[in-house]
Amino acid sequence: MRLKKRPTEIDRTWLHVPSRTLGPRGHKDNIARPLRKHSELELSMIDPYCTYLLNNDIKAIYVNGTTSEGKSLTLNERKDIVEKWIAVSRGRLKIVVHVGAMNLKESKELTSHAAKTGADAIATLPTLFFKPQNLDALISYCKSIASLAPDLPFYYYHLPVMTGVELNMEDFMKEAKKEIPNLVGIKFSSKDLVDMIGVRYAGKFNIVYGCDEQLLGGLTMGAQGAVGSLHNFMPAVYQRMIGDIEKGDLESARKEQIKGQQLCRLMYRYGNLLGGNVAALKSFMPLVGLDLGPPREPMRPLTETERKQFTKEMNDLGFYDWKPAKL
Ligand SMILES: CC(=O)N[C@H](C=O)[C@@H](O)[C@H](O)[C@H](O)CO
Ligand SMILES: CC(=O)C(=O)O
Repeated sequence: MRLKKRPTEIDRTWLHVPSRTLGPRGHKDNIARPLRKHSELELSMIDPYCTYLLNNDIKAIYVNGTTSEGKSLTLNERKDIVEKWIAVSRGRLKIVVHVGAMNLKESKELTSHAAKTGADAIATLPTLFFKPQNLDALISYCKSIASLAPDLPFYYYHLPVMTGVELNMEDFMKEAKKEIPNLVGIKFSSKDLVDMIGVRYAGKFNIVYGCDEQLLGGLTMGAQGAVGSLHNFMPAVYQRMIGDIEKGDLESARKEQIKGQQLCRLMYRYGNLLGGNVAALKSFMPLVGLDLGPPREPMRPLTETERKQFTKEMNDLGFYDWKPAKL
C-alpha cells in the first residue's frame, strides 16, 4: 500500500509513533549495499534482502546513506539502487532516499530522480567539504534540495561524528521549518540527547534515532523510531527492546540494549582493521544468511583468518542465543 505523499499524512501515519505505541511500526532500517565480489553492484540481491527485512517486521528503509556506502557510489549506481528497491518492495517498505552528495547539483538530480521514481521521503546530510558555519547556511542548503520535491517529506540527516557539522539541532529545526514546509523530521545520529529532546519539543517533528548502542536512551528521550546499521542483523533484539519499553519493563530493555553495545564494540574493533564500521557490518551479514558482498574501497573485507576469528568471537558473545533475527 502506498501512502499519499503528503508530508503531514506521512508524518502521522508512517513514522510518527506516539510514545505509548512504540513498536515495530516505528522501526526503520538502513540498507547495506549489495555488491559482487569485485565490488560492482549486484542488484538481484535486493530481492532476498527485501524479503529478509519484511520477515523481520522492518517498516521503512534508508537507501544510499552511510551503511549503503552511498558516498562511494556513482550517481547512476545510486539511482539504480533506488529504482530497484522501489520496484522490489512494491510499497511494502517505505523508501527514504538519502540524496546528499559532494555537490548541490548532484543532490538536486538525485532529489528529482527520487521524486519521479516514487520514493516516500528524502533526506540529506549537510555539505561535507565547505561545511555550513551557521544555521542560515544549513537552512538555505536544505531548502534548495527540499523545495525540489515539495510533496515529499524531507528529513535532515544529523551525523556529526562523520560530518563534523555540530550545529544545534533544536534551533535548526525550529528555524528551518519556517523556510522548508516539507521538513517533517530528523534522522538523529548524535549522542547529544539533550539536543534531541530539544528537537522533540521544538515542533511536531518525527525523530528517528541512529545510535544503535544507545537506542534505549534515544527512545526514552523522545525519538519515535530507530534507523541504524545494526538493525540489519539484529532486528529482533531491538524490536524486543522496544516492546519492553512499551510495557515499562526497563530492566529487560537494558538487557537487550547491552547486546547492541557488545556487538558495537566488536564492530568497532574489526571496523578499525577494515577501514570502517560498514565493512565490519557487511562481514556480519552472512551470519544471518545474507551475503551482501564486500565493501567498496577504501574499505576492505575480512581475510579468511580474520573471518574465522570473528565468527568465533560472535559465538563467544552468544550472538545466536540472542535470537537476533528471524532467519
Ligand atoms: C556512523 C554510523 O555508521 N552510524 C550509524 C547510523 O547512523 C549507526 O547505526 C552506527 O553504525 C551504530 O550506532 C554503531 O556506532
Ligand atoms: C546508519 C544509517 O542509518 C545509515 O546508513 O545512514
